[in-house]
Amino acid sequence: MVALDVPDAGQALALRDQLGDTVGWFKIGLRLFVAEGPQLVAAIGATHKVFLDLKFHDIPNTVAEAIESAGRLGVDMVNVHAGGGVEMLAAAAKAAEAFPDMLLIAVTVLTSDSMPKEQAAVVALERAQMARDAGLDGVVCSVHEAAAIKHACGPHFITVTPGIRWGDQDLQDQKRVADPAGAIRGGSDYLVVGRPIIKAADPRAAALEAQSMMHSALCL
Ligand SMILES: O=C(O)c1cc(=O)[nH]c(=O)n1[C@@H]1O[C@H](COP(=O)(O)O)[C@@H](O)[C@H]1O
Repeated sequence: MVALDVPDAGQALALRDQLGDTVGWFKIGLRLFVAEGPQLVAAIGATHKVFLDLKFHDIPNTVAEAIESAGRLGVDMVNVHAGGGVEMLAAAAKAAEAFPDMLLIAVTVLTSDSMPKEQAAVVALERAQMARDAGLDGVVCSVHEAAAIKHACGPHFITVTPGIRWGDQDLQDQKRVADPAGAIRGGSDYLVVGRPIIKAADPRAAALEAQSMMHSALCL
């Protein structure tokens, strides 16, 4: 999944066209959605799967209604923040039942959080179990927590992992990171990559490089 963290539709669509079939999914997050809204979701959704990453975190009723709106947009995946608690997660899951093709995912501990790794592992696992019990399809977590979450929550419980960096790339604000091969070996179902691709001199070449590292891990 490539995070389209760009300011406007022009840049988003140019990246979409340049990356083409090197990626299956695009993630539309706060910056782009606030700027361009549902029209851009429809444009990206015409060619690729869309993960709407707005990390809803509010009272249960408000989040349930936002999930309904996301479902009506026709996105393929949407997320909430597990920090909103079990009642919020359950309300979100109930609202998502009306949209069986849309995956509902909970953010556990942000990959930028400065919490020690051992503590992040415990909190992320607890939140993943809470999300599974509430009826969600999976979680966003770092690669470091993915295997334990799969083990505890079952092989069909989805792990989406941002914080992907390789070679000598700058970590920027990310703390718990791994490279694409490590993510595959760690049990990640979907890798989220933003700046290493969208800010690369040649985004298509960077996407292909990430892909080849994923494939080499799959072949081992
Ligand atoms: O929910 C997310 O997508 C997310 C959760 C998380 O814990 N960490 C995280 O980085 N993300 C998102 O994943 C993307 C990572 O971007 P890069 O750090 O540029 O690769 C950004 O769009 C973040 O908003």
